[in-house]
Amino acid sequence: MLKRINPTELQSWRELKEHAENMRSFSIQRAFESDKGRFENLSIQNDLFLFDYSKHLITDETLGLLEKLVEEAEVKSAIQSQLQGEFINETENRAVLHTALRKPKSDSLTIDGEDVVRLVHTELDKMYAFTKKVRNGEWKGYSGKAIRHIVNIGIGGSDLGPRMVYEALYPFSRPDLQFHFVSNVDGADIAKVLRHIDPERTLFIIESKTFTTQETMTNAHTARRWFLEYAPNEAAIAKHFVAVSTNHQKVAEFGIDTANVFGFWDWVGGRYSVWSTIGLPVCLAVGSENFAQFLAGANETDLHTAEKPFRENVPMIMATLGIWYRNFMNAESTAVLPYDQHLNRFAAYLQQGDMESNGKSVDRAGKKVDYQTGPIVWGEPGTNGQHAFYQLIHQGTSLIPCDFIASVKAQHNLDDHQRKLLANYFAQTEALMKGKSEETVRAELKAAGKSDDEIEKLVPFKIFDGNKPTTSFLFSEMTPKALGSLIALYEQKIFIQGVIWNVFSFDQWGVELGKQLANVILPELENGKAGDHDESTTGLINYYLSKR
Ligand SMILES: O=P(O)(O)OC[C@H]1O[C@](O)(CO)[C@@H](O)[C@@H]1O
Repeated sequence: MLKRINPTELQSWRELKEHAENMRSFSIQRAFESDKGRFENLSIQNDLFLFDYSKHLITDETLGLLEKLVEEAEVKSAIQSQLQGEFINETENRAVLHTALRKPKSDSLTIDGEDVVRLVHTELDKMYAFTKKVRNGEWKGYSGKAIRHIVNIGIGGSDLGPRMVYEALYPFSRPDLQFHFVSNVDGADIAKVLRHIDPERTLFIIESKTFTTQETMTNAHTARRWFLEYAPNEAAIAKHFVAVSTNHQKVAEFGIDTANVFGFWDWVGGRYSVWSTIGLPVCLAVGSENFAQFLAGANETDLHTAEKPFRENVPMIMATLGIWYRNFMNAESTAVLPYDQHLNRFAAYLQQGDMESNGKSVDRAGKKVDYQTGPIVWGEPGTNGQHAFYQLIHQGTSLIPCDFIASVKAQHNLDDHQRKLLANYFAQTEALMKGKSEETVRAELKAAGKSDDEIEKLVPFKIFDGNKPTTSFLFSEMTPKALGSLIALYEQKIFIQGVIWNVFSFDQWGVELGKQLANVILPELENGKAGDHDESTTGLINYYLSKR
């Protein structure tokens, strides 16, 4: 059980509040000028990446107070509770053990008399054996042809994880296998995919922890009906449909051979499940060895989080910086900006990871909180974002701490592109910190031959205040191992923040209400009569009924 510690009652919290007042006039640039060791002190390197947090609105005192907060909130013992499989998901009465999914075979962890690491590896081995068969063409469709199209059907954690990781590791994937992802209940999603696939060569993976999710089951049934228009008989389903689920009974009812079900466990939350057999599409794309490397990278991060002291601990620094801005500097959102096209789904993935976990307003004692919890997470890959929303980050009125992520080596040989990409990556954090002073603006306008009148008019618009905080991750190369490590760093950050905010990070009751009401409204749409709703909802339903 995690302790109930109200963070606002901690001494460090009070001190951070006071300290934040003193930091209003702090300049990151001046801090660099007066401390030549700032980068050295405020950056962490390992064999995979450089993590630079020197461009933040922090001093040594800030870090000392954040470390005190980690101690007072008893974060270290919470990390142990998580890793040891205590039932820390109290509102669902479960352990939270996605970290066990990435432990090596030689480890063990006994929960309720069962070694979960052994269970995990039994399932992984089954997935690896299946992967081998599909990739070497031994697994054949009903007409004897090898699989060439793989369609993943799932939503939330059963889509965002595998889709993001598949995209991120695309350079490591097999060019002769085409992957498609269907998640939305909007028929446009699956209709588009069905236009591009060949039933004789297609494998559908139905991913759903519960195997009851409306969107996934609707898409799965549509896929099944479509497939049976071509297949000779229902027996062919066994060669073209597999499932990843904890609910074997529902899978069997759907008609999938239970021999083709890859399992996982209720102690794996949907948004933390890509490390389990939910990663099957990734494994099929990049192969078992790369998938094992992906797991190994995450396991390294788990060990790092549990063992490293605060100042060397990347997730602790990430988590407490997030709290510093959210609770003491009034930042409402945080941007994740990968300078890596393959990470184009990373922000979307983290939105679920972070916002479904820490988007809570009731603490672990069941009381409404009177402080801010999880921020809004958003982002797009650079440089696209630069030509869209960076204007607001540079000159808008909101403070938006940003994470910049890039790799030195690209997975292509277009070196000129990579140099330009990285020049932008380096330039943005520098520009956000330094800004542009009035003096510089005037000098530039003068040099451009502007008249005094024009200069006076333009100056206020061209000033950049700067002093905008950024974190830079610079990986040597975005390998499967590096990616595993990166995702796990964010997972651990989210966990630590949830511990400090005193919320339960592993339930998601907030997504239930909309689902319930949709289930009430669906029969009304089928029967052509609006039920008992507010005037607005009734008006909208009636408009639909009159126009359909
Ligand atoms: O894997 P399932 O059971 O279909 O659930 C999908 C998603 O739905 C949610 O429960 C709510 O959106 C997520 O947490 C989960 O990832």
